[in-house]
Amino acid sequence: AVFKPENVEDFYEIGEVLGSGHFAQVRKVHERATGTYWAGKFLKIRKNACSRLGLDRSRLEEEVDILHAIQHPNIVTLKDVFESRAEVVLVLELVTGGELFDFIAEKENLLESEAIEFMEQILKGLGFMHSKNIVHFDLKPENIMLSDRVAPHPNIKLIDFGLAHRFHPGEEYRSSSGTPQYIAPEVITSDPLSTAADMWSIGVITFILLSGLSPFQGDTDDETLRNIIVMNYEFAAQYFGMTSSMAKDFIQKLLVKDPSERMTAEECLLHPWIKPITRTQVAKRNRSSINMKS
Ligand SMILES: Cc1ccnnc1
Repeated sequence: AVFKPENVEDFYEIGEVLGSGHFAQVRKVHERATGTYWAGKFLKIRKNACSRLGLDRSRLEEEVDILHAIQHPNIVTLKDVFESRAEVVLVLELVTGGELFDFIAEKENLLESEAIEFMEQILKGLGFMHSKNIVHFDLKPENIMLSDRVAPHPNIKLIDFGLAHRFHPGEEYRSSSGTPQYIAPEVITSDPLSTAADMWSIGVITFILLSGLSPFQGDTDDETLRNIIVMNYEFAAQYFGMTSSMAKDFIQKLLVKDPSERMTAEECLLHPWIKPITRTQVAKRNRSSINMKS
């Protein structure tokens, strides 16, 4: 394939570990020619098809093709790909603000205004991906990063397209991978998948942003999967008592069993919880609330 055969170290100085997963380790890398910092994702690839160690090469080619196809302010950009012996290195945009997962963990949960700001950016990135028939299939707070965690309005970047898939018209695609807490019912029942599977995950992520709770999580993965299939979740009063009805409506229109009934990313951006209301509407709403008080 068209990965660069040169040695990545001829072009980048390898730095500290930023994160590591099953077959990948992400390290900060320093571009020698420009002094710019990037994130190097070092992936072990399989020597041969039947080996269990490392990633399947064709999956990796799909991840690279997908990343090349989606350049968007809310999606991590891919700069370079190197290949040596049994290792492929993706040189990615460096995102230093950490995972949304840790940001929520520290804050317990977010104000609705903060959650809306994050969700709007996530939906813009997702809407762009979906418009190109690309589905992420592993959306979760760990795969949503902040550009700068201390900025008042941090930028969101979607990362890790290792499970992503580009749909070709009329194609049926089934997959059983993903993270139990976030996967849609149709993934569990092995029904044909679509961009709607990502929208279910958005419903779960929104629920977590606003409450700190994971709606379907059980004591075991099996219990979690059972909860998803039977739609066993609730807006417990002690966590959602102060949450707006618009926010709950937003979640309820995503945690819908029938994928075709779920809101799309575009519809989410028009939902009243997300869509910014005009100044005159704010004034009108304030006037009416003042009248109610007086
Ligand atoms: C972990 C990570 C991934 C991509 N870019 N920056 C950091």
